[in-house]
Amino acid sequence: ARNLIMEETEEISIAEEKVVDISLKDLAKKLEEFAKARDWEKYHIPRNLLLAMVGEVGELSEIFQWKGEVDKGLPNWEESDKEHLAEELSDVLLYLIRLSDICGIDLGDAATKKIVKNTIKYPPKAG
Ligand SMILES: Nc1ccn([C@H]2C[C@H](O)[C@@H](COP(=O)(O)OP(=O)(O)OP(=O)(O)O)O2)c(=O)n1
Repeated sequence: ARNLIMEETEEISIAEEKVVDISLKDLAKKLEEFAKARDWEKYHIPRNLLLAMVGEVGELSEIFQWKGEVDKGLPNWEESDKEHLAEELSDVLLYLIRLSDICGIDLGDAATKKIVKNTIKYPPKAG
């Protein structure tokens, strides 16, 4: 447990710097370690993770609720509102990655294949 706490403390200081190009697999591994360190693996079952993710989609929606149309890049938003948005987007992503991992789906691979499938279904504009 001591080692895990030390590793997490290290992670907290790393998170203060910008993390570049982390892979979905790396994030899945971090989430697995996070659950293990808290003995939360028993709660991370597909249904719970799906409901948690949908809950976070709700929190994400609340940010945009009643705002009317929002310009690309959110030029008129406070920095704190952008930070809040980044957090809710991350919560959705993290639960999606964890759900995929628990279901034995390689999300990076599946999403890449889906893009190829989409390209065939919707060919690019000619000329
Ligand atoms: N059983 C849990 C609980 C939380 N988390 C992680 C995944 C999410 O990234 C984040 C969600 O934490 P909260 O449930 O505290 O939700 P919020 O961060 O949105 O807080 P709040 O609902 O107070 O805004 O923590 C997790 O992996 N497993």
